[in-house]
Amino acid sequence: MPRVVVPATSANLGPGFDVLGLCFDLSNTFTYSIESDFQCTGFSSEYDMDHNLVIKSYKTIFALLSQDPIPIHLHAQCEIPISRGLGSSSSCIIAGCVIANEVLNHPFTKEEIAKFATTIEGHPDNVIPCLFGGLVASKFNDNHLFTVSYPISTKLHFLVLIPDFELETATAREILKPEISRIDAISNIQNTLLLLEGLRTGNEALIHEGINDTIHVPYRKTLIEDYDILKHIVYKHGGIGFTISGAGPTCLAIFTNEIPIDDINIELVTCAHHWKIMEMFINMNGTRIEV
Ligand SMILES: Nc1ncnc2c1ncn2[C@@H]1O[C@H](COP(=O)(O)OP(=O)(O)OP(=O)(O)O)[C@@H](O)[C@H]1O
Ligand SMILES: N[C@@H](CCO)C(=O)O
Repeated sequence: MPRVVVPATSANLGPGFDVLGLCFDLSNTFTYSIESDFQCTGFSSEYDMDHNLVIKSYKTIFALLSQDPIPIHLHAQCEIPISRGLGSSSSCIIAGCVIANEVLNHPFTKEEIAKFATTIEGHPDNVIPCLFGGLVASKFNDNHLFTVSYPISTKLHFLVLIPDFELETATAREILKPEISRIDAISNIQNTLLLLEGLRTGNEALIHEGINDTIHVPYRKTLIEDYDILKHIVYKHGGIGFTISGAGPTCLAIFTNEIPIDDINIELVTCAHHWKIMEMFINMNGTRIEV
């Protein structure tokens, strides 16, 4: 049966709020077949047919063509934790759009799919690296999508720290201030440029300074009780950068040395929540279609 393999992503990378995103080698796999009715399996019960983001996105593509959706049986095998800041919603949106395009025999280009997915998600920073892979900056304005891929030094290692609680992106956006000061805007522009050069070269000082954000992390960290202690543990064990992954609550850490997973794990017992840590490898290819 045909399937799409849709990767996890970490958005923002600190200062690149709603702009930067990085694609990881952890995926949801959606198998589908054309049938006479719609059926979903492999999803938890709360995401039944009426509340399923893959099916909703699938139907959106048909609606764009003013066509009735062709029923499919959809089966999910999910590795991406839900509402944790690793792009689970984007993986569903991309899956629905890509499967619809396959079933319809490719009426849309990949770039058009990227635009539709961005419209459904509301911002491009997860869906674009999810579709194309790698480290990407993107802007969607007036139906124009601009994407720039950036290189990443092979010296770098990425660690995600995933807690035992969820945080919906909508909630994590509600607490942000509607306006930002000039000084914070300047700081984020500076840091984004430093960070991208640091990620390209593996320069530790540039990453350490450049990953700092002033427009979302200071507010969102109040929703992540262990944020400061996790940051302390990561830096104590050689981390060169630490921030929230996406809207959180997962945190992202960057290392230039091999990640001392066991040493970090031992220290995590001091946290209020249970944290699972995983080294993540960069996925440069994005979403894969296997027909
Ligand atoms: N495996 C899944 N099965 C069904 N629905 C899912 C699945 N993964 C994500 N979703 C949908 O996406 C929503 C979670 O999206 P949300 O934006 O809160 O988190 P996220 O995408 O994981 O985080 P972030 O955007 O910060 O990376 C769920 O409420 C559900 O609607
Ligand atoms: N840029 C988004 C990513 C999560 O969807 C945010 O931080 O809210």
